[in-house]
Amino acid sequence: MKILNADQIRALDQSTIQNEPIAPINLMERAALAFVDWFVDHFSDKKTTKIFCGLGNNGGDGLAIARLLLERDYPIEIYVVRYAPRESDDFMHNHRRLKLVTDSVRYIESSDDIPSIRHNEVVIDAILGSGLSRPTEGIVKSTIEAINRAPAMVVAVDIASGLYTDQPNTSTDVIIEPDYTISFQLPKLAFILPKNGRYVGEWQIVNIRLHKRYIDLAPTPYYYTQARDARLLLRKRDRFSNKGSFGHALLLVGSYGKIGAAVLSARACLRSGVGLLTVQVPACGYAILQTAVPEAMCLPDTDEHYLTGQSAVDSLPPATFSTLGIGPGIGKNPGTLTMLRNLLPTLEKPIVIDADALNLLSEHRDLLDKLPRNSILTPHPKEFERLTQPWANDYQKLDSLRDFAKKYKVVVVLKGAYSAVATPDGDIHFNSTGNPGLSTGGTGDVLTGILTALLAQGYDPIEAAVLGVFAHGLAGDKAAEKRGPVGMTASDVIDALSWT
Ligand SMILES: NC(=O)C1=CN([C@@H]2O[C@H](COP(=O)(O)OP(=O)(O)OC[C@H]3O[C@@H](n4cnc5c(N)ncnc54)[C@H](O)[C@@H]3O)[C@@H](O)[C@H]2O)[C@@H](O)CC1
Ligand SMILES: Nc1ncnc2c1ncn2[C@@H]1O[C@H](COP(=O)(O)OP(=O)(O)O)[C@@H](O)[C@H]1O
Ligand SMILES: [K+]
Repeated sequence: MKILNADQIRALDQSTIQNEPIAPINLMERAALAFVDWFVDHFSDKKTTKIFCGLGNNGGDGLAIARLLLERDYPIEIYVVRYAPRESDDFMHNHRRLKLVTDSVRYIESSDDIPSIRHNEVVIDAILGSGLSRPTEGIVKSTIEAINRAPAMVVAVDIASGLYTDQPNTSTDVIIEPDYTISFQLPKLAFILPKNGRYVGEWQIVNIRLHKRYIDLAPTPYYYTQARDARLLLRKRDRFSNKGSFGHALLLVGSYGKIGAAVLSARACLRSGVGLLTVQVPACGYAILQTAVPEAMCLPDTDEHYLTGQSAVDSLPPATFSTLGIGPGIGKNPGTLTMLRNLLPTLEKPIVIDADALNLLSEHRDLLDKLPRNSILTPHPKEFERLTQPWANDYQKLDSLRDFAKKYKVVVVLKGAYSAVATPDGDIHFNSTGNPGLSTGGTGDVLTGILTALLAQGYDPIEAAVLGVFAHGLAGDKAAEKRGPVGMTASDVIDALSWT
């Protein structure tokens, strides 16, 4: 699914109006109905609902929502925040329609007009939407502050008032802090960025049948991966296949005290369809790996505690393998650095690089130029910061992510909520699956195993990253269903992996 910017969303609105064709007021009615369907489902107990409307089309949505909820017998109180002398045409149209069914529209012109809001009420925020062009101030700001102070549930229409759709807010901006955001047709970039969490709450998209052809043709670097996108990437296994058909992966993983990372990545790799797996671990990990992961072959390193590449890479040249994954649990021993330094120039095919292998790259930046093209790097934000530099806000972080992927011609998976897969062409695919239960040691090692398995099977690196990150998050969601986000572990994520 595409993510479009505020200008494109406006153009999409117009394109729908012209091409469907549909009168603007009817499109607004459709949006309001879609919101009300969701609202009635979630707030069936008909608590007192205070709707705060601005004077633009977001406010127009609010007035239409108020009328539709009145028709459904909700106890509604309607407030219009009068911050400017002019209203939009569709606001006025809906204002007239609302006046036919109620005469209790109240106006907020000064702080004295702001009502008190009780804990057992619901607030609908329709003050400002995607038309936001400057920070909130005056009576808009005071109303937002009052809503944020109130103990009631808050639902934002389309986007929280005061939050920009696709550009950074400053730390002093006053923005609605909703429990829910119900947005129209497409997700907004703002919903996906960590710093905006409290200005979004739980968000959901409702379909209002905007012009499909416009969406299909609209250029954008931003995508949001959902189940149907992932399903299109998943390959079927041929009836006449054999284990040779699915590649032979090598994992270079583990060090003394971190053989668990080796086990987790190996088990995840095997659960992700690889034909054959060899795992190279320091000698101290040999018995552990052979016992914990009997399906994998094991090459013990000559070093007892760290990977040096001494036995394995010599005895089996990297070219033997379809791909390799390196990093989980390896540490930053000088011998391991030498292994990485010797290994990279010999590689021709994309590999997966994670954890301390990434930290070695940031400390020895000449190695970055030696990365095989289209390799997949999987930093969490701290690791990515070490590879680049600190960012002032989430938008700058995205620019930095895109620049890095383009410069080194690699695929970068920036991990976290809505993990971002940046491609060498400059696109960014945000992932929709996953939950805070994944914020626990070892889940990143699982991802490395998954991605290595997909590359070994011949998936294109971008597709491998998008699909692998989706499957990892989905397994996390299934593990959370079973154990709860608190109780789940990385092993539960492996057990929950499914590729159907
Ligand atoms: N684009 C779409 O697909 C659809 C949009 N609709 C609604 O229309 C909204 C966008 O409407 P508008 O473009 O009228 O914009 P808004 O309703 O967000 O804003 C109204 C006006 O307020 C002014 N304004 C901007 N920042 C301000 C600030 N900080 N303080 C005070 N005034 C400020 C602007 O001049 C703007 O025109 C969407 O968020 C959505 O709710 C729906 O009705 C139908 C479908
Ligand atoms: N709040 C969250 N929501 C969704 N996914 C998350 C969240 N927190 C962490 N994750 C996922 O969990 C994994 C954590 O990886 P990482 O930080 O490398 O952990 P480790 O190195 O301990 O294995 C990543 O895939 C990340 O996207
Ligand atoms: K709003």
